[in-house]
Amino acid sequence: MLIELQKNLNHLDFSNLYFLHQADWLSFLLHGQLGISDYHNTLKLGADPETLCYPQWLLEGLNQIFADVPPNLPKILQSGCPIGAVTAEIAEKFNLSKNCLVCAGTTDSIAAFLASGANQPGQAVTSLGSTLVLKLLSHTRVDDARYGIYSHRLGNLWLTGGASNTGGAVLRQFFTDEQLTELSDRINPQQVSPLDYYPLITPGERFPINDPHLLPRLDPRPDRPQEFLHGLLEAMAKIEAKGYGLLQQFGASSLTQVYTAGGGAKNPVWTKIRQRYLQVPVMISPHTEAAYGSAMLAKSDSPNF
Ligand SMILES: Nc1ncnc2c1ncn2[C@@H]1O[C@H](COP(=O)(O)OP(=O)(O)O)[C@@H](O)[C@H]1O
Ligand SMILES: O=C(CO)[C@H](O)[C@H](O)COP(=O)(O)O
Repeated sequence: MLIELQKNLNHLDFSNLYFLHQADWLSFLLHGQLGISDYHNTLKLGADPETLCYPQWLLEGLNQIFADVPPNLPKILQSGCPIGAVTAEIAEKFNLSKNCLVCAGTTDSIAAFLASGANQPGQAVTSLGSTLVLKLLSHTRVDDARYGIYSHRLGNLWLTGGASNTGGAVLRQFFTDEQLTELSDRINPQQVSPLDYYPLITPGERFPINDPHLLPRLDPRPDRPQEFLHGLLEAMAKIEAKGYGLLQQFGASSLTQVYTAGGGAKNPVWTKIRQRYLQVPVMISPHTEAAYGSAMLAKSDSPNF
């Protein structure tokens, strides 16, 4: 991304500019201070969540790419940490108290984790939205790029996990939400589907297989749509179970319970299929809106773990 920026906008004076995540920009519009981020958004920029610094290899690489005048990287705060009050303009526009504090943010799937109320190592949240994101709270940090496994810091604990390209977006390619509900009711979740799919929209997977060329596997397609859907739901359940299996194999705390957030959470048949593979209680999250988790984070100042 930074290399593309340099190639396409090389007439700019980058030393006056900040590289920001979308959330950092939106937050800036509220509090008016440029160049502030959090340890969740900056993880994939290469930041170290333990030292809250950018690694030397990244800084040196940027100096090389930008001929010693790279854009400024945002300051890294602990998620939930207060940044400052909203600007007078924002307070007036949205009828907010002028003391309303803006806090450092997080990512959507971590917000979904926090919304569930899970706070014990071993508890997990699967976000079944357009993609499939796993978050397992753990005493230990786990990182393994071979499988697309990484860990976000959460207070004194770690949120281990990964994000697969499979998920609801594949289902939406074939079915409307109404069809998903209606056809799911015709599936026996205790019966194993004989179909061996790997549901993707386009080639490429991140986790639990890290292979940018992995091909979708969606054949053979049975005549009866409920059998096709059964194969898709079961394949995604296997991908989820493989993901949690790998996290534990590489040292994450043992899985005890899985909450589900996102559009797929409302499918009880899928929940039963997933439970068959996961072998731990699987239930809908008490709050499936990620925004609820962001609000909890801001209310508590920092993750209480
Ligand atoms: N009954 C259902 N069973 C399984 N998946 C569903 C069902 N209803 C909606 N979905 C899926 O949920 C996804 C939307 O969930 P959402 O959490 O809004 O996604 P996003 O990641 O885009 O925010 C869609 O891709 C859709 O296929
Ligand atoms: O699939 C996604 C976006 O396409 C996920 O939301 C994302 O990869 C998960 O990221 P994070 O662990 O940083 O919350």
